[in-house]
Amino acid sequence: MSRVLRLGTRASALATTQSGMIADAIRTRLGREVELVHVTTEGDVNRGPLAQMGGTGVFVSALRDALLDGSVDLAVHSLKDLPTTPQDGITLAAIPPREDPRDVLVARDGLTLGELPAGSRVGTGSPRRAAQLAALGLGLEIVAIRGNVGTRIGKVTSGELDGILLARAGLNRLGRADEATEALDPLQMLPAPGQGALAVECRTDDHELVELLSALDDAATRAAVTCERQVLNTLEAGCSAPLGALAEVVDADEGEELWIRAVALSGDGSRVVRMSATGEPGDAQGIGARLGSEMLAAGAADLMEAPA
Ligand SMILES: NCc1[nH]cc(CCC(=O)O)c1CC(=O)O
Repeated sequence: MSRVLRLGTRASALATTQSGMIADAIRTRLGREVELVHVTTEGDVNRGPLAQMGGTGVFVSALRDALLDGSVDLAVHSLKDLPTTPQDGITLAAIPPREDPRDVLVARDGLTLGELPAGSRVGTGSPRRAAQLAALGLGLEIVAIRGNVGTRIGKVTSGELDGILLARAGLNRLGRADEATEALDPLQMLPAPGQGALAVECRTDDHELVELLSALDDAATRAAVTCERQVLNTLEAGCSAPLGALAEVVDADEGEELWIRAVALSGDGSRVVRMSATGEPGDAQGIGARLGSEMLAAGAADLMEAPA
């Protein structure tokens, strides 16, 4: 009889939901037994600013430690929280099909961004969202917040804030998609590299599991997020940089084509470098690297260092 796979997960509602989705896919599509094992991370215990703990990477490293010490066999991360530098001994075994990558507004009274009166208080903890929101010039007051999805939505329900921005994928997975009052067009708000995609990791030397999990991988999603993350990497930016990127693989006359749009901003959104590129999905990394270099040549790195 084959072993029961132990899937390490954080205890938050989003993490357990995402882990549960992958566990279900492993049971129904791969015919293997899986149990969830809770792992506590510094980012869950310490409520201080994430940037001071090394960014959202703190969520990832505790799960990776649990993989490496053998207490779990696989882990599921939000891909956008995963550092771009690979970790020794760990393999990104599957990137399943991506959810809707867009950001959404959850506002009082069903309002859209354009309907919020000037001076309205909109919460986000993301420098990327804050800079792009400021760049729209709507005269909104941007309020720094963090916390899990439920806590953030609660600030609108309670009247403390007029609205908040968050990832649609998280809302969808939690079954709360209908609380969004507007899905933001990527022309105005480019998502974080990897947003809406999940990453399934296991130990590199667990060859049986690497092979098994590969069946959950989606080639088009992997190409898109590889390209987006290569832009991030080339700009030497972290997950909290004011940088957005969105790639997609589309059908073209000559087979498939990958296109990507990216934006780097100063923290206050007053200065912007916005660029796009296309190419073959097989060259996802090269396309991202070239786009990143072009953005660097246009001054993107200096921009992102400018204070909010
Ligand atoms: N930064 C936290 C985080 N990491 C992944 C998601 C949403 C799910 C996803 O993007 O796949 C969220 C919440 C949010 O940004 O609103």
